[in-house]
Amino acid sequence: MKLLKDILYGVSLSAVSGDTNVMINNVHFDSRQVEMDDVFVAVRGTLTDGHKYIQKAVELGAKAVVCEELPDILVNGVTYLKVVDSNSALAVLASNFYDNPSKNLKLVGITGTNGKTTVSTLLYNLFKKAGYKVGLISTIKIMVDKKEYKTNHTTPDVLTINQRLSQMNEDGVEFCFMEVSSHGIHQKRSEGLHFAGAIFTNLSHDHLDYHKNFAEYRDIKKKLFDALPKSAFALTNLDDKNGKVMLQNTKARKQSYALKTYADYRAQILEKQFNGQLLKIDDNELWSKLIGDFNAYNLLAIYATADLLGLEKMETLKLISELENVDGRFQYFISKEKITAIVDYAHTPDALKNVLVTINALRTGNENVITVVGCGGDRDKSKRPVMGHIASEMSNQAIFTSDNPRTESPTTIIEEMEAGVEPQNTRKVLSIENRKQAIKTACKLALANDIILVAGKGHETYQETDGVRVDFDDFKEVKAALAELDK
Ligand SMILES: CC(=O)N[C@H]1[C@@H](OP(=O)(O)OP(=O)(O)OC[C@H]2O[C@@H](n3ccc(=O)[nH]c3=O)[C@H](O)[C@@H]2O)O[C@H](CO)[C@@H](O)[C@@H]1O[C@H](C)C(=O)N[C@@H](C)C(=O)N[C@H](CCC(=O)O)C(=O)O
Ligand SMILES: Nc1ncnc2c1ncn2[C@@H]1O[C@H](COP(=O)(O)OP(=O)(O)OP(=O)(O)O)[C@@H](O)[C@H]1O
Ligand SMILES: N[C@H](CCC[C@H](N)C(=O)O)C(=O)O
Ligand SMILES: [Mg+2]
Repeated sequence: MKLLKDILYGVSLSAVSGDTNVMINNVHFDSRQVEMDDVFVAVRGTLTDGHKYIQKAVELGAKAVVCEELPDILVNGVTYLKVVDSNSALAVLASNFYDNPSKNLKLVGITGTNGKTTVSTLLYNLFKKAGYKVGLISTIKIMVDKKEYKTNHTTPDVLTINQRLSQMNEDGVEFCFMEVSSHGIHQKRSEGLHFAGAIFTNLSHDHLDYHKNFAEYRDIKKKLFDALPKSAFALTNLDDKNGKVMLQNTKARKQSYALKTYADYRAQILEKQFNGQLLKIDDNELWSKLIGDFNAYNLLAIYATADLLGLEKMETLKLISELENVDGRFQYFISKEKITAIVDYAHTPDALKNVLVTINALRTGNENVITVVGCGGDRDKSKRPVMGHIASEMSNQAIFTSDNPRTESPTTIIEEMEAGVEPQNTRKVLSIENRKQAIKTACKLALANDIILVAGKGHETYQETDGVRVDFDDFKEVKAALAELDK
């Protein structure tokens, strides 16, 4: 139980009706979860408006209601608090309710279109190897030191974040690495958190269905940096044309990394092979199993972060060289027939291009590249023709298929991908709606030394159609299909 007055500390209230000297049990933004003596925060969403459920929440026992508009009928014994922005108020309430757990550890936020999961997971693994208790909040999972929790979002809601951070406090976690998505920043899921640092990876085409345009998408990412305290570091990628923008208005210590331009942390790629690459960082050589120029950026970002958080440089380099690929990110195996199958979470045009550039650069002869790819439903439609174009242009054979169609027609999504294929590439494209069949077909078409890329779903273990998730795992599917052919 907490005193309402205490958890309201820092919330700017425009009107109060009722007593704030009352004990409350919990905080919720979903009326369906409200129980006796809870606080209900009414948030305006994209599908509905939490204000519609205030009465329902009170019926279920809410002792206090936080809202942007007071309801017509105020119930006796319930405290009503009017605020300008419910999401911001929720963020402050959540931090206060859990005793501001982000202040008791070093929380680092990672933002950017691609690379957030890779960088945050590598940092988690690196700091664990260095002997620390570490936390991770990522697309794949949440880790409270060694305890694993499932997640549905890249950046969870602000109550879940604070709840997990508070658990981290209890377990003595010293560092937490957290992905901060643009949706998360926009919906203020990361507000009120005390960051020790923030990292910007890159910015390219994604989520232009949700954000009005690219400039708005960029400015939302920048808000993470704008809100950093003076004590934090703000680490940006200067090779990305939006890298500098992130640092424009931050109070934090400005730090940068780059491969092509002058920066505080610099690296050079000395050698590229299929099973790894050799980098030069700070006059020291680093061998990593993670390949691709994009991973050179990821590795440099984690090296810089480790330094900024006080790890010893040589020790960091040694530990980085032991890091494995993150699940579903360039995860590969070679079949008995010498066919290489790669599963990668590339679900944006830039990621798909990067992965195909990496694969094509590693070809030694006339082996074929066969790409199986789809685009998610209920997500940015403008990505579809661009990804269709890239897959058909940069592969010898492209097979368009379903990703997570969600509520959309898989046929329509594939047609939108096909619209991006240049006439000279149409002969290279097959469209097979069923993802299992598409993967099987790729395996049947592959000859010895060929490379199959299955892109878009990476670590995901489901496929979502019409709100129903069925088990589906790209890595298992491609492995089974190739094993079948090996018999
Ligand atoms: C577009 C989007 O981000 N939507 C998120 C948003 O939902 P919403 O705004 O549509 O909520 P809503 O359904 O309209 O409801 C409004 C309010 O009424 C409340 N309500 C609703 C019904 C009821 O009976 N009672 C009640 O109180 C809801 O709890 C909510 O507070 O707030 C919900 C609660 O936090 C989220 O679950 C939901 O995520 C949806 C499921 C989603 O798919 N989000 C994706 C796009 C997302 O956030 N992705 C990013 C990654 C993107 C990246 O790759 O960078 C992520 O961080 O995961
Ligand atoms: N630094 C990078 N620059 C460009 N592409 C990258 C980078 N790192 C990874 N990728 C590509 O993007 C894909 C997704 O990577 P990752 O999961 O790390 O990104 P993310 O930012 O977490 O994505 P999401 O927004 O879905 O959470 C990878 O599978 C790889 O193809
Ligand atoms: N975080 C991304 C993941 C996309 C993954 C892709 N497989 C899809 O389902 O579209 C999003 O929610 O847009
Ligand atoms: Mg991610």
